Amino acid sequence: MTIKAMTIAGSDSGGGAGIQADLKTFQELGVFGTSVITAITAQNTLGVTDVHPIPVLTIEEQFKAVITDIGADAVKTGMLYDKERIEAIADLVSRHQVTNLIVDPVMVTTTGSPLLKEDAQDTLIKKLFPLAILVTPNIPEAEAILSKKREDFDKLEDMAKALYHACGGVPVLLKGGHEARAEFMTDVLFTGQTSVLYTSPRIDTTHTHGTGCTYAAAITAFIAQGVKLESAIFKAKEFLHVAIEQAKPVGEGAGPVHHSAHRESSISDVNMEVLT
Ligand SMILES: Nc1ncnc2c1ncn2[C@@H]1O[C@H](COP(=O)(O)OP(=O)(O)O)[C@@H](O)[C@H]1O
Ligand SMILES: Cc1ncc(COP(=O)(O)O)c(N)n1
Repeated sequence: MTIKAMTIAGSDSGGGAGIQADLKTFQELGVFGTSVITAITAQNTLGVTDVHPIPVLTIEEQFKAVITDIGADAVKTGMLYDKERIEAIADLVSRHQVTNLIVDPVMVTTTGSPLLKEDAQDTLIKKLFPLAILVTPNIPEAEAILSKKREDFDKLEDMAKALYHACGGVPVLLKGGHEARAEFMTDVLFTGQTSVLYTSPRIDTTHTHGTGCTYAAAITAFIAQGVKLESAIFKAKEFLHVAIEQAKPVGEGAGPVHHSAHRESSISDVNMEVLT
């Protein structure tokens, strides 16, 4: 049986993030990847120079074409651009009973370009989050969702718990890649019952373009294969860690992670700790 995963996201012409990162990740992890493109960005390792949103009707037709013929064992969302597109996608996902939805609430690129209109955040939280099995914000996205700062919380675990409630009681994976000066990078999963910490050593690099997309796509691929959420995140972080470690020089700015790095490297530096 062929396992299939779908990404609903924006295109990154530079090939490091968005649809391109998702499809590379699906392929690397042995899952057949399909895509619904929400917007086309003119982008490279230095930044975004143009964004062209795809008409809602074309988004709907892409989704229907895939789901009615090929199907999807899991679906992830990335850049959704605005309110209108989020509403259309939420409607499609619920009408077609997508059960394994992972939402990466992409708001701004690493280089600082906005990928989501400011007035769309509320729709994302109210309409799309409730349909997900996991939401994966980084710290700036978590701050925007909570209208609070990282400093308002003692521990990252406390911020993840607050996020769980702000996201309507959906499991959240709060990614700690933006923690200043940390020697180890910790992400926290809060499921409503348990907190799980995923820790890996910080790699000294600026080539982290596409980390969030690659991480969520890898989680989606493992979920599509039937791996449980806690382990899917662990395996995805292992995949991502070597991809960051072995990023190749591409472009003049923040280079992309190396999606096929796991083929040569099986060394795992990732640690998982379940808190009760
Ligand atoms: N320099 C780094 N070294 C090791 N892991 C990193 C590094 N930068 C990011 N990561 C990992 O990449 C993942 C995504 O991180 P983060 O930067 O928080 O999200 P986003 O890519 O969405 O901004 C996290 O698991 C984080 O630990
Ligand atoms: C089309 C698209 N989607 C998502 C991202 C976020 O990726 P990153 O935060 O790694 O720049 C991006 N840069 N472009």
